Amino acid sequence: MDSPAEDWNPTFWIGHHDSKRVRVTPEVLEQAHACNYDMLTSPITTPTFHTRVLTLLSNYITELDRNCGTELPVPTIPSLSPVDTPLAPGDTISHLLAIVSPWIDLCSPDPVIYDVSCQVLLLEVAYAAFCGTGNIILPSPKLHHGKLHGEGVTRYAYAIKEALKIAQYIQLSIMFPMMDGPEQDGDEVEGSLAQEARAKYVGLSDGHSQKDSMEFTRETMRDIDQNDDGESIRRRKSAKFDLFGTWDAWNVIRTLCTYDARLFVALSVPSRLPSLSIRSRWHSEPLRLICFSERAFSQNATGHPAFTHSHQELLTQYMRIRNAPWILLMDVGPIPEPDEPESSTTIANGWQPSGEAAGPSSFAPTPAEANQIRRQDSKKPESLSPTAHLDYLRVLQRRQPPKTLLQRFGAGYQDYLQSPLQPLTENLESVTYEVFEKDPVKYDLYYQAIAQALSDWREQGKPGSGPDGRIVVAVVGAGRGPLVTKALLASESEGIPIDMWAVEKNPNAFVLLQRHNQERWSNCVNLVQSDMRSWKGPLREIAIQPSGYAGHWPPPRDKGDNPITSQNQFSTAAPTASQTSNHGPIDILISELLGSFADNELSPECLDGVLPLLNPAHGISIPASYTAYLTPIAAPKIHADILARTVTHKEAPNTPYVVMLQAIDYLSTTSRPSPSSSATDSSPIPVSVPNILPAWSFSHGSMEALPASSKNAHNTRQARLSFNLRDRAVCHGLAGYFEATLYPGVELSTNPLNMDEKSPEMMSWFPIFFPLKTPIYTPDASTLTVSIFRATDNRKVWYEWMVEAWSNLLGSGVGSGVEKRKVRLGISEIGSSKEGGCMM
Ligand SMILES: C[S@@+](CC[C@H](N)C(=O)[O-])C[C@H]1O[C@@H](n2cnc3c(N)ncnc32)[C@H](O)[C@@H]1O
Repeated sequence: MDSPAEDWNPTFWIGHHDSKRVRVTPEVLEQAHACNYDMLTSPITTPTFHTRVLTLLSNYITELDRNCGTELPVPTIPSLSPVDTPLAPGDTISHLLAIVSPWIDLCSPDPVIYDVSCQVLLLEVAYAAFCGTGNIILPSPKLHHGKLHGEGVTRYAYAIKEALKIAQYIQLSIMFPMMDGPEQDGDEVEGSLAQEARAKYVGLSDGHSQKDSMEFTRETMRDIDQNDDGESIRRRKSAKFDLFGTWDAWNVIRTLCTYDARLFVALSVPSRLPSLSIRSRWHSEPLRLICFSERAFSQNATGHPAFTHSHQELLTQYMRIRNAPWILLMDVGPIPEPDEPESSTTIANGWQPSGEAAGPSSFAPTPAEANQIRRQDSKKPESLSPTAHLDYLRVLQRRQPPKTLLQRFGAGYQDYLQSPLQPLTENLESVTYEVFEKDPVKYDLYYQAIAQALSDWREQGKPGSGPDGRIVVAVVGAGRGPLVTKALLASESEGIPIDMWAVEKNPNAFVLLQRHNQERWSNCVNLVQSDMRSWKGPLREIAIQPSGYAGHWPPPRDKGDNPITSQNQFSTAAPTASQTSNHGPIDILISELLGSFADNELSPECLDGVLPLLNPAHGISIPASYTAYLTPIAAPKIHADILARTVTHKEAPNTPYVVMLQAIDYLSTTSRPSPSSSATDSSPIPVSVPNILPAWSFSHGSMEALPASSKNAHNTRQARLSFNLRDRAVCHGLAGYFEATLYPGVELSTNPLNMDEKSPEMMSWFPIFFPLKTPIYTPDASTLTVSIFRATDNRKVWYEWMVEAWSNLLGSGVGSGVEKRKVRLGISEIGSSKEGGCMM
């Protein structure tokens, strides 16, 4: 937290992928390192192996034809021989990312193609693991087969599950384009097994094969490209795009692989970035690699490869993830030879202007863009460094914007699950208080609230309840005393004398309170070591102690204007025999017993025990009130972590965790004008913000003591909240925040919607996360209903929560017209923290 912003120097691990590469020799690897690449990809098998598999398959199909379609046992691919693979164990292996053959089709509806593809996968993964490779990259699942869409994803998942079993220590990263389009399936891969799929399996008429269907798609696309103007190409192409299609496929695969911690995404970034909603969805997923082909770059004014602002923002956002992904440069030109003069190769020709060259995944440029590209082409430098793309990324690495205070403070805590504190039943350690005290924002806000309360008290001419009409101020749960210091400062700055009390039940913290009283507070604070709920209130007798001043602020001073100190200024909860039970009221009661969900550290229950001591006519509680807020989120990494913990801790999914949420996606969002748009702006830029709704509130003021028979029922709460979702998603749980009014006009907030206005850079609280044992899937345009309860049995307090998913259907109503109908799609199990609830 103390390190200056400039100290942050991110490391980008950058790899080089060449789809034509056959093998990586030690010399090539050395040269790659010399160019500043960190790693290279290597195929696991050779073209010889590919040819062998194709021959085996074609012989098998011929045999099938000869047998008039009678099924024969699927051919077995023999084990690898030296000519089949360029990989071998050795020194270089740790610098390589092994690539599974892109020509297999693990989604194929044709059982023969699927079987052969699985065999290739398992052979390759087993051999790469044997050689000692740590990371394997798999081709993306093919989502389009003739008329079929997305049906092979479960087959793909099954194959991955098998692969994970045979390679226990290997991490698998699956290539995914950010969004789905029929042309993004790698159909272009030469010798793809997908082309051999038989017509009857891909929903085509006999006599057609998958190869024909691919040709048809390509031809159609070309026709559209040639006949239309740019805009309509874009519209017609984008109609085929499914923004969340590839994410959906990933979700199926990782769900069937039970969120295996060794399964990752290698995300390939297109030239035109999709909307923020899909970018933030991928941000929440376990990204091992982000992949940029040459198409992802545009050209700067001098014709060198560069990123658009959006690409730069995306990179910055993704590189701040706790375990930042590696970067893979794909087909941006070969690794230059050691003696190759830099100017001899022009490889970085930026954004390819059109048609096939622009590649299936990019939108075709509009005419205006095409003109711009032509202009840019004329600006291309004569020659580009063969490592121009890499050099550019290294420049971006050096120019990463500094981390915010919060990002620096939270470094290492992102998505790290902590059990909430139980300061009531457990005594906190000094380091924990020290962390609290590092947040100046919270204490400044408390200072403002206390100063305002004192000044209003005086202005309203209200009498103080202390000796000489002083205002009695008590900090309950004083810890090591930072709020006491703030109260004394406020009294001094407002020039309003106070009678100062501090109550703390932690005997260890109480030692420090006594020391501070002697060393910092001129022994002017009445210290009480007690549970606030059994405290009887400020003892009047203190005012007539021999020292004559204890508990008064500012303290009396000697002739030299030095504060007079005495040895013994703390009282105990129970009056001594010489004292009569003469307890006076408290005028201003200050507490900070708030948890990440406001009331989860039992602030309401503790204050119930002490608020009856508040001046019944004018008493003030700081805080005056607080409200808990909720929103549903996707948090796959956190879910995976909780699943892993469940093995040894069965209550793990029933625990609300304190966590600095980072790799998450807000599922319900709305638009509001950007804070950067001015008030006079006629069309302010809308930004997307999460829907975060209030669950319940607590308000505190003077109150009667509760009857002994009270079962704490007045502190139960419940809420039922509805959230509309635009995009399909998986809900892994609920993110919880809070807002508190310390005193009218002084608020603190952890709610992302307003924390920057109310309490900017406050770090005292991370959000809370209520997990769902089984995540719940919701299609596009659905609704999530959250039910949550604050429950109690007079011994402890706990929460119970559940989520229901609804689809919003349009159906014809009974009378006339169309009416909206909600159909329940699913319901989560009830989460309950009763077992580990907060003891009162
Ligand atoms: C969140 S800490 C705040 C400490 C301090 N006010 C600060 O801001 O650094 C809450 C403190 O309240 C104390 N506390 C909690 N419940 C209490 C109770 N019932 N009676 C007295 N102290 C209590 C805890 O021991 C802890 O020191």
